[in-house]
Amino acid sequence: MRVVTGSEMRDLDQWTMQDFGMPGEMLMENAGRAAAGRMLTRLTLDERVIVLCGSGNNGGDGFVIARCLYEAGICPEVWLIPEENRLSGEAKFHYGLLLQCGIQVNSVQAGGKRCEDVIAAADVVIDAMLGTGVSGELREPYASLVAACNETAARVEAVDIPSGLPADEGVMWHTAVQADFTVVLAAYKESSFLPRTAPFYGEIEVVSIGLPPGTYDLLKYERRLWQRVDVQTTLPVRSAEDYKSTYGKGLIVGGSETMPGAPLLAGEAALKSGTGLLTLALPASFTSAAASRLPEAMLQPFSEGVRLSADVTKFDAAACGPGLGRDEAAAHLVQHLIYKTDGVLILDADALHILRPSELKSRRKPTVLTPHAGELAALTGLSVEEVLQAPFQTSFNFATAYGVYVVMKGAHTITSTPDGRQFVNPTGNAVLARGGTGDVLTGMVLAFTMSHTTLDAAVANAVYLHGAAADALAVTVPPHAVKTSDVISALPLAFQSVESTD
Ligand SMILES: NC(=O)C1=CN([C@@H]2O[C@H](COP(=O)(O)OP(=O)(O)OC[C@H]3O[C@@H](n4cnc5c(N)ncnc54)[C@H](OP(=O)(O)O)[C@@H]3O)[C@@H](O)[C@H]2O)[C@@H](O)CC1
Ligand SMILES: [K+]
Repeated sequence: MRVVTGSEMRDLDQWTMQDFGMPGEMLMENAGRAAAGRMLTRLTLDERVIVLCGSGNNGGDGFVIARCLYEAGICPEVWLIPEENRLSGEAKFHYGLLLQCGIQVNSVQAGGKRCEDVIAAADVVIDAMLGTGVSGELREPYASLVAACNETAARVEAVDIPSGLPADEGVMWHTAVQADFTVVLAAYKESSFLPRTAPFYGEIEVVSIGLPPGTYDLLKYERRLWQRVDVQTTLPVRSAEDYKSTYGKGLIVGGSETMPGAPLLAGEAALKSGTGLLTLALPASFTSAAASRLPEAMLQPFSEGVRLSADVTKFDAAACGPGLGRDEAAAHLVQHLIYKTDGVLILDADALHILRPSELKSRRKPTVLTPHAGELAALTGLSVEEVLQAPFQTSFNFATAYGVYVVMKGAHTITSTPDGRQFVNPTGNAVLARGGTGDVLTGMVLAFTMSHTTLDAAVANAVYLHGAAADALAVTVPPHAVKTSDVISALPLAFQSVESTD
């Protein structure tokens, strides 16, 4: 399932109409009919339904929806917000069809009965006021109608985007309809996944509007949701013929006086995600504790001043950062790994604060960075607010400029590849908002980079299953009664959740 910007969606619609030859009226019929189909699954014949239609194509979808509901035996009250003469193109065409069905259309501009009062008394409000074409602060009467939608007790169902919300990240906006459901047309919009805008969508349902096969290939960059089916088709199957070295030799470097547990969490997660041979490099004072907690791992104590005595070229993949600290010795260690490791290098936590981004360009083997918004802000020199305003663009820019994978952790983690593709993760919940869960992810990424055929799948699957473990936990335990190592314990459930056939 794709994630697009407003202008990419307009391009897709244009190609479909101009190059493929599908008339715009047909595309709008497809869109409105598909949306109505979803809405009808929730509607009952006795509900009072109001459809609010704006001047653009989102309003045009509203006319189609009203006609489809009428066809299904529901008589909605339709309200046109602009003057009738403002309608044009496909929207005007479908307005005409609606009138021909004998459905009366009320006018907000005409005065008399107030649309706000009807919204207040409705059971269901269908919001087809504004879609991807919105720009700037809402003008009247839209602003008042949006406020009325947010005050009514009715179920609010938005078409494509809750009115007032931009499709794209990084756009200033002021107010929007708070929907209970949004039927998104064809593809997710970026704002479906941003922390501030996503809640306005309510529950999202994406419907197909009949774009021809291959249309999305015309877009310059691939940005999409990484779904269960993607995990199912790329997760390696273990065979009885495998050896302990089949899944690679991994190294985790981390730990300091104040954070001894972080590399252990990463190590345990790596082992529980299939790593056959794991070495932990950590402060000498923790080795006996590590040996009793993780007897499966080999241990490499740091020598004086956090020096790594292991030959790092022997490892297929290395992860560095959990609990490492940010002193000069730690910075040298990160630098050493950047220049000397001969396999995939995963940099997390403290390593992200002390690395010099320019050095990443010297890497000949892949590098994976797993920052949260604060760490990406530190890497890019932006503020945390700026990163959260535009996580797609910020992580894309960093990944492509430095030729690395960037896993920007958040409610919807975004994985960006060095060549500019982006995968949005659908799993995970509040369970993951606690210390140490990032270390768990680092261990999983390490394990998966050694077992998967492609690095794209390795990274995206690690993110997906990390979230799926939290989702499995949340089914049985309240989020506040969980500790991070429970997420590791739930990994078998996460694997099972993608292996089952239902
Ligand atoms: N063929 C296609 O492309 C298909 C598109 N589809 C659908 O079309 C939607 C995009 O349609 P769109 O581009 O017409 O934009 P849309 O959001 O309906 O209206 C824009 C109008 O709103 C107004 N307006 C803007 N800002 C405002 C503000 N701040 N405050 C107040 N008013 C404001 C302004 O009107 P004006 O004031 O100039 O009269 C502007 O012209 C998309 O989301 C999907 O639902 C599907 O049917 C599939 C086929
Ligand atoms: K809308």
